[in-house]
Amino acid sequence: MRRPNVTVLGGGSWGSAIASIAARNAPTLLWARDEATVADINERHVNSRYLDDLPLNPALRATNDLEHAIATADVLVLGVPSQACRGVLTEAAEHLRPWVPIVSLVKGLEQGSRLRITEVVRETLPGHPVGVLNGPNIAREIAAGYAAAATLAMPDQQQAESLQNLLRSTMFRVYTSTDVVGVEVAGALKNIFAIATGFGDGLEAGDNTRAMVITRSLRELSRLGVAMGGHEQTFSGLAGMGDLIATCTSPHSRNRRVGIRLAQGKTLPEIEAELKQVAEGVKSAPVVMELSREHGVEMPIAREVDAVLNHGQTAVRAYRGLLREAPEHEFHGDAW
Ligand SMILES: NC(=O)C1=CN([C@@H]2O[C@H](COP(=O)(O)OP(=O)(O)OC[C@H]3O[C@@H](n4cnc5c(N)ncnc54)[C@H](OP(=O)(O)O)[C@@H]3O)[C@@H](O)[C@H]2O)C=CC1
Ligand SMILES: O=C(CO)COP(=O)(O)O
Repeated sequence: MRRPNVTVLGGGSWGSAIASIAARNAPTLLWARDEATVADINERHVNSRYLDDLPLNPALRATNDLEHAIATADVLVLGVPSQACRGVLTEAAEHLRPWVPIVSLVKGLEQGSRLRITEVVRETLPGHPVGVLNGPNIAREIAAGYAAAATLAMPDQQQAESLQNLLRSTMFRVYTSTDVVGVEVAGALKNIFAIATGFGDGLEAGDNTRAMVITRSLRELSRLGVAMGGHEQTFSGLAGMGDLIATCTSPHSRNRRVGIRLAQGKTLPEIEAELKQVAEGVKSAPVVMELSREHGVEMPIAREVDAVLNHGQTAVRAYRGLLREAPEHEFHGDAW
């Protein structure tokens, strides 16, 4: 039987790392808008702009031609930042064959519509099965071949199992789930809490503070996730607790770095200019505050992150504000 053609949209760190894995299992084409990235991948088998000299699978091909990349796809993997998804998918729509399954790698929410990215896919490419792959997955570690795992959630378990085989390797374990909402919400929310953890680390608050923020963030993330329709157990899995641990502790996390630099007194434009990569939590924070109001879920930690990002609050005052709030029962109640 012919192996399915995989197309990955997005020539950044995560699109490249996943495309490199997929290229072991099936013919894989990466679409990137940047010509130098395409040449780098085709000629040198690296993506030096995003992953330095980490070797990519030589079987991986890259192209600038979106129409060709879409028209040849049997499976489409979406790896551009959240706010770019609608534009890219709208351009892709007329070229995609019917019923081609789509897997989102994106950990963000769309501003304005407040939609999850699989919902954006359903609006722009109606009729296609769509799911999400999330987990503790720092791209450069996976590209370097360190062991890691993620959860692939599709509405249909059988389809999750067939796609699982395309996106895994011996070092990258892909578990399956049918909880698309839970896996997707967890991936988007953890970035905001990584920024909060970064505040603490930037203020040199210590290990106990970091553990407190991560643990209480998990509760906050789970409460909104369940209110939005996710399953409680998903949030203690790879996409929830797993990714919170990785992102809130990794020196490679861009979201955590945003928090650290804000706490050190840098402005957001300065930090974004220095980062040159996406930190999804920045764009998702105001959306999460709107969702928390819509679903009636108190989110004190996310609220302070949004206040620092968008309302002139400082990281120090954010922490002081949080510490003034009286703790309640650990597992009941709305406090953080
Ligand atoms: N990096 C990681 O460790 C992980 C990231 N993710 C998620 O994956 C998604 C992609 O992130 P990541 O790969 O890290 O991002 P990067 O910042 O590494 O790269 C972003 C990529 O998207 C491209 N891009 C940006 N805007 C557009 C657009 N309008 N049209 C087409 N291409 C565009 C950029 O192109 P150009 O170079 O031309 O600017 C670049 O190739 C995010 O949602 C992220 O949260 C998930 C798991 C791990
Ligand atoms: O999603 C990630 C790890 O799982 C990457 O996190 P950052 O976007 O903060 O670098």
